[in-house]
Amino acid sequence: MESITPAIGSTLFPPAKSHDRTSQLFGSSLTTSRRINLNGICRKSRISAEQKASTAVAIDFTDPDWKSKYESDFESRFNIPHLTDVFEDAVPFPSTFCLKMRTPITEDIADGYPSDENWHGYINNDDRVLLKVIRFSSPTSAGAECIDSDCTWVEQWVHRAGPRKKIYFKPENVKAAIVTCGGLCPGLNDVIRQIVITLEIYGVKKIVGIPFGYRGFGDELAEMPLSRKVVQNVHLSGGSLLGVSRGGPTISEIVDSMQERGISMLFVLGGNGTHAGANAIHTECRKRRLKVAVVGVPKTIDNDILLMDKTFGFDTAVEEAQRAINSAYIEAHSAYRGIGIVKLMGRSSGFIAMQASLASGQVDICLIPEVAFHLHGPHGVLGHLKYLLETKGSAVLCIAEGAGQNFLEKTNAKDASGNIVLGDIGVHIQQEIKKYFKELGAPADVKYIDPTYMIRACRANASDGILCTVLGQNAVHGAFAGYSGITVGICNTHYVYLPIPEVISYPRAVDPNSRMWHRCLTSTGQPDFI
Ligand SMILES: Nc1ncnc2c1ncn2[C@@H]1O[C@H](COP(=O)(O)OP(=O)(O)O)[C@@H](O)[C@H]1O
Ligand SMILES: O=P(O)(O)OC[C@H]1O[C@](O)(COP(=O)(O)O)[C@@H](O)[C@@H]1O
Ligand SMILES: [Mg+2]
Repeated sequence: MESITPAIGSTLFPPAKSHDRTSQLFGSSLTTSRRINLNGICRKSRISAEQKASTAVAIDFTDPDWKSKYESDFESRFNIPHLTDVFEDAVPFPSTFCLKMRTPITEDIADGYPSDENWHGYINNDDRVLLKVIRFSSPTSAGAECIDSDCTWVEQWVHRAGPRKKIYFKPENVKAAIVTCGGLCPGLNDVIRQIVITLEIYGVKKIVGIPFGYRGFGDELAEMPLSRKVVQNVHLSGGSLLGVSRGGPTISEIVDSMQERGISMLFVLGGNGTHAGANAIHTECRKRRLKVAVVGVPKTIDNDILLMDKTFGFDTAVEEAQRAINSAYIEAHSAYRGIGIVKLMGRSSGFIAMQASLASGQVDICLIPEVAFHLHGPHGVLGHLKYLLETKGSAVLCIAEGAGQNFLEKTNAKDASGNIVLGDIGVHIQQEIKKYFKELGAPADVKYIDPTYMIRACRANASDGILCTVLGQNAVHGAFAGYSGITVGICNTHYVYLPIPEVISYPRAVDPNSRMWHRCLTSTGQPDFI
């Protein structure tokens, strides 16, 4: 079995990934994912060699200053781009978002905006949030994220989100646009609503929605005028008021269209792909010296964005998923030798399947893309199902859509955004289970539930509603503060701004050595299927 041993005195440190334990060469998770790959039955490792190589820089641990160098390198990596990087003499002025005075400003604002000097409810630009709060004593501690072999405590700070005292855009000159891209996710309407409401409180009058994702720029579809009145009740239903899509025009065409439309703030709601696009739009705007703020709000039901406690819509998805699991359980439990199967979304990350299995307490087998498994053989899933039917009388299996892709024929088909189109593992596993028991000559009543699109179309639950509210507001505060090429998130329960490249360098995945995955295994009671 291959092991990964860093050279004595130095190791590779990938700047864009040091925050995730998969990237650390100390600790066991990378070894585990490598081991899984070597067995040839895992679809992909959580961090590819190319990804590591492209960003890796050496840390010389014999250098007594390595820790302070690491910390200052981290500070510069997490620096958030600002308009003054390009427009050096841009002059800020007092914010129109007054935390104390709630009355809209109607008088002439030429002499400055009202502000209360005695009460500072604003966020200082130098405020920081500590990204990592656990001090691991050993690289073998569960979930350890160690930089050196001694697990030295190294501070990693990121920028605090929220309204600033000084802003860089005159609200009366702003034209703000909102676009929602990729697949649906509960909470999109909540975020749209908060962005509009907050923009209006700053004093922005021109707010539009771009229809159907980035495509709306290319096809020159009519903008949708937005106001508090328009968005007042949109959060009461799922989906996106603006529509979503995959694929679309080139970055250059998008920025051409933004110029034609006179857009000075762009709020982009989407996942990894959308954020890659948002960052490219930001870069292109800078190249053209456009005074534009591009701010992302991470949207992914799969919860696969790095660094964040969670992304909006995920809690709702888990809640809905456990309803499907409960139905599968009731079906299975009420049948003679019943087996219930539930397939949940999760292209490359099994967070929904893991959390829904944990939440329901009714799952016997949870299968996710990050953990390899055999179907057949002495340690296979099918043998365990047989054991469950013999001992419990019924069984429930929950599988993430990206799991077990190695069992399916590859088509190499891609969607309009370039995402690989996955085979249907739910249907496959259902057929394999039926075949297995038929060949055994033992009865099994198999029921398969695929609730994926039902889950995605739900409206946000209360906790997601709050998350969307804060993220939407912070996106607007970030844009007015002059930041661009950033995204908003929640880290250790605090709200932060992050540079886009740091959160999309690869999809976040369930760590098979994490406490949470072990808790899931404890709860299901499933063995290793290897
Ligand atoms: N690397 C990229 N650069 C620029 N745009 C991208 C990139 N990847 C995807 N996009 C665009 O972002 C949008 C959403 O991407 P997609 O992968 O479908 O969803 P998500 O943002 O949820 O990951 C699509 O319009 C797609 O064309
Ligand atoms: O049918 P669609 O629109 O391609 O969506 C399916 C995909 O949506 C997701 O739930 C989320 O994907 P995005 O984050 O790219 O929107 C994936 O897990 C799943 O593969
Ligand atoms: Mg994507």
